[in-house]
Amino acid sequence: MSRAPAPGTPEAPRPGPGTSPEPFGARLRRALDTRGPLCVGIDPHPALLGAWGLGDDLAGLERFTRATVDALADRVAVLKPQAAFFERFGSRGLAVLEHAIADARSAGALVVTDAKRGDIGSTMAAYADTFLRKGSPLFSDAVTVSPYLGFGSLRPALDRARENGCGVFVLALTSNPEGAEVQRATAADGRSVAQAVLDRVAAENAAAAGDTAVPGATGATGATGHPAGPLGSVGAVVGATLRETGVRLPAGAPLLAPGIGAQGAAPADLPALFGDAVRNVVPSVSRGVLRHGPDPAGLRAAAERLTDEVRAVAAA
Ligand SMILES: O=C(O)c1cc(=O)[nH]c(=O)n1[C@@H]1O[C@H](COP(=O)(O)O)[C@@H](O)[C@H]1O
Repeated sequence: MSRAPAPGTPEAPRPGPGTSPEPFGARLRRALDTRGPLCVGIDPHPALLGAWGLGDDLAGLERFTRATVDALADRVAVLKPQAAFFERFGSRGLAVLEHAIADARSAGALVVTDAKRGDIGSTMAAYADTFLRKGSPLFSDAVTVSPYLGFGSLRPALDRARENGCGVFVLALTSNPEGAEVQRATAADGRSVAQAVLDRVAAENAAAAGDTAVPGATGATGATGHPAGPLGSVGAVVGATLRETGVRLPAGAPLLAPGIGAQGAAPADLPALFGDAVRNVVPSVSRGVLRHGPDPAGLRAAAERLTDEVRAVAAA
């Protein structure tokens, strides 16, 4: 089911032989600018399959995923398939995920595979190979990773991503209430654990930029209406459900913000939570869009409505 890039696709300049691939952060900024600031999660929950009139089986998974990709991949900036819902069906579920990633990418969406992987470094290298190695069946534009085995254990994924023009979204402050007991804990140096993670994210982007300045440090000027600045390729996950971040956000890092819709957050919450960094936020919604299916027009209208809402609040 692979297709030619659709009109309006944020085309990347093709790297010539011997040149580095365009970094994920640059590709993400272009996608957000051209398609609008929204990530739609592909989460084929059993309840959603039922609501769509599909069985909680491989055929249902396949039809749900194909319909979502067909409806949205030529228009939303980012699609984020949640790996667990595919893994439930074993190897055949993974094959559905493989096709979804390839089809969504060829229709011009950036794909962040939500795998939340994290392990000792040597195993992390295998995860990096799975999601961030060109030619791998699950090759994605970016992947979500967990730093809670130590940020340094993510090194193979960070290096592989940089080498291939991919991104990594590191869990920092998750949208679920249980996250606080770990993420708000105080590290040995007095910072919160989440702050320590966010500072490492900033350092990664600064190192990739080749100097000590953080990319986009002066760019995210939501309050004054100037264009948003460049984005780094190492992002952080900061839940949109939080009342306040209570941290220094890494300037110029993309901030994946799940929790819009079913978890209770709304686009209107974003400016207060993120301040000027709102221009670097990639708000993410899964059930809040998917519940409008299976009608493709319903899915598109829901995504468009949310995109417009985010644009409006980010420009205010
Ligand atoms: O990394 C994520 O995407 C993620 C991080 C987080 O802090 N909270 C969170 O909900 N997510 C994911 O985002 C999606 C949220 O789905 P909805 O609540 O249906 O919009 C799920 O796939 C979650 O696994």
